[in-house]
Amino acid sequence: MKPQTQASIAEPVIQLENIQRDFGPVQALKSVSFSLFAGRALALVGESGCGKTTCARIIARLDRPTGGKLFFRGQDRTARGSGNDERPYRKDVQMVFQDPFSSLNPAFTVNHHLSRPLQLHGQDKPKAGRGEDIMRLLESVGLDPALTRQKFPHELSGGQRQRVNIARALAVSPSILVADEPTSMLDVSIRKDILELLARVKRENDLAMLYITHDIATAAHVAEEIVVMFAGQMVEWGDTATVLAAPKHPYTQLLLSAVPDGGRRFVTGGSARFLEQAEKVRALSRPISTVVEQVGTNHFMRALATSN
Ligand SMILES: Nc1ncnc2c1ncn2[C@@H]1O[C@H](COP(=O)(O)OP(=O)(O)OP(=O)(O)O)[C@@H](O)[C@H]1O
Repeated sequence: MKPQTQASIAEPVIQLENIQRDFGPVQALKSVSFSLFAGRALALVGESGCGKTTCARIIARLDRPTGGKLFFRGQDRTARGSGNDERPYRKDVQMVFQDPFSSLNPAFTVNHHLSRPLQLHGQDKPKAGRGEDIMRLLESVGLDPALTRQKFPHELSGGQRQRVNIARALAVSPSILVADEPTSMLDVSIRKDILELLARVKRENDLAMLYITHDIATAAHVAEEIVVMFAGQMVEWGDTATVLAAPKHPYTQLLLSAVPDGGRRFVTGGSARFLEQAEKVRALSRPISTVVEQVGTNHFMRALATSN
């Protein structure tokens, strides 16, 4: 089996090796292996309950795997370390969540939300210096500092709030950004802007990014690589453009078939025929095969159990 998603000479920032996570009888993750590289994003795609958030929580060390290994810059970080060990890691991995409303404290201004992480992670400067950092952060996420800085979350739109969340994540100069469904609660009209912003901050800050989504059509906007998950296992992965142009696994084909064409590409749809087809594909995909087929230069799929 070839577990890596990318044949690269660069050292991964994060490497997951055969990660398993059981919650009692529920196998949330079954032998998940992929790497995140500086300046690149990997999209983790799949329907609700396939294990995307569990992966994110393991990478952020909010949860620990029941099997497999997690490496950070080549060091085995599977076991929990002491508080002192954990603090730099926590700074290095920042998260942007789905809900831009609940992620910000309604009682505090944008300025407060950005000055706190600068202070807590030891990057605080004399007050004037911190102010400059806040202005620079706001500009870097496309917000006008003069108009935004003293505002409270309720005075901002959903998109502006998500921009503040991204600025807050960047405030501590992380090396890894995990964006968990960052646009799913936003108006369709601004989703693309936020995805383009994520792609830009990834490039400008050389971030290793994990982009989690149930909407496969959005992967190409942010991520060079894609992993399609089904029921806790990777079913197809590789170069995003290649996988989206020529999906091999029936489950990936199903996800793509649910994406309407043309200008509505950010909406997934469903019909009775689609749901019937979906059930067939799910039944076909469910048995776990350990056989991985290489179907292109950087394109892999898990064999269907029937073809073992
Ligand atoms: N703390 C927990 N206790 C028990 N089961 C859990 C727990 N966390 C996750 N699970 C189960 O693990 C599986 C994967 O959940 P996970 O949240 O990772 O999926 P997901 O793909 O992120 O879904 P969603 O898009 O709905 O968040 C699900 O079956 C879920 O019910």
